Amino acid sequence: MKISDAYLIVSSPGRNFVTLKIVTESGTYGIGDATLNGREMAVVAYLEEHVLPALIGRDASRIEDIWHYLYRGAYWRRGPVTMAAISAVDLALWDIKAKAADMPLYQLLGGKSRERVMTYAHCTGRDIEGCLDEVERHIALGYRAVRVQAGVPGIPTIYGVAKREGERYEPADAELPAEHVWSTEKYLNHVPKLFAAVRERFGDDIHLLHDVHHRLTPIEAARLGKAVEPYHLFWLEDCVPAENQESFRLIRQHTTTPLAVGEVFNSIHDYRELLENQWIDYIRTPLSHGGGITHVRRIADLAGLYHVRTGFHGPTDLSPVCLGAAVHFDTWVPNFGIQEHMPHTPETDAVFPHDYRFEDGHFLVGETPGHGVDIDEALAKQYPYKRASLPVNRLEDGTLWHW
Ligand SMILES: O=C(O)C(=O)C[C@H](O)[C@H](O)CO
Ligand SMILES: [Mg+2]
Repeated sequence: MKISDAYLIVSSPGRNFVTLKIVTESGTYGIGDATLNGREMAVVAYLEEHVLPALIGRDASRIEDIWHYLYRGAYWRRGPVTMAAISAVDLALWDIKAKAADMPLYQLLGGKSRERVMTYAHCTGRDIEGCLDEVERHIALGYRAVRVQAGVPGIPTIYGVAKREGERYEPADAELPAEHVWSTEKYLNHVPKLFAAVRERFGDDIHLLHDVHHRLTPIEAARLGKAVEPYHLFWLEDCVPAENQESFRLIRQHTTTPLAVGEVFNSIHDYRELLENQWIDYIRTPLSHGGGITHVRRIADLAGLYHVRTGFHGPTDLSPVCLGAAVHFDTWVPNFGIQEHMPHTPETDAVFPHDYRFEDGHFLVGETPGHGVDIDEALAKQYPYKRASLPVNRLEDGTLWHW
């Protein structure tokens, strides 16, 4: 199973994706997702210059050894670019191993722990009424869990809300970073009203989630967690920037609202204090940023010791390759919680043929050997890369804030 070729396909079918293809001498190939939103070409350079040439001739079946070769061997450990590159290689190698074994990936991991994978949808509105309409629409589509985000009076743009009603929300929406404005006080006063309105209209059965996108200080996050306790959220996500894991001690001391974190984490070390101290409830790191299956399953195992469950990041900026592999992982992992689902555009879905299915608010895993996602290279070529950037965020006085 020697690796004979490894190359990248960079394309933009609705948004940018970086896809790795690793080919073996027998012709069996594997696909990995190397997309890092807004920093795509940094991962391309890392892989093309430093990683792919060193893979040629290696035994594709030695996934563990190749992982450590790329992690320890690089000397410069961790970080989103390095780990996105390692993740892409790892996902492609697991795809090859499962194809060689003639098994869907979930079988190779240990088989099914569940029949289907609960997902949550994004419901956003320019105001509370608009958001409630979106919740109604998604419940009708079968979702049992929804993430609710609404515009805040007095703040011109807000995280997670589409520019126009009914449009998809896309974070990397300009060639260079757009400037957003933020007011913590206006936000904190508004969010409990949103949740009160959702519970009032839809009752207690639907799971509600909310993403703070790192904008609060620990004591502000504690205030928000307490304020929304009557509406029993499934989780409050990324309530503070998490470089300082100790921040979560303070939040936890004040609220019983469950806490999710980790979509920007890329290593088990980012989680150690959070897990050992039982300060969080869900881990969010996707397979394509956390070192692939080889490393993320170690994080999930550590989390399991502390009753912490998975809730993988699943926005449109992770390609169907990452989502497809995630559906296998979610089907297997014992401590599964939920899977984020932002549907890809029809153009994206056409470039990445896949066998996972969405039905009644859940993903169903496919039986194709491997992770079940391929890439149509000829079609991908029709969508050239376009530079796109995530926005920046400033307080009303102009101070640069967390985005
Ligand atoms: O889906 C989420 O929870 C996000 O926070 C989406 C992120 O803003 C997005 O993936 C950034 O690239
Ligand atoms: Mg998020």
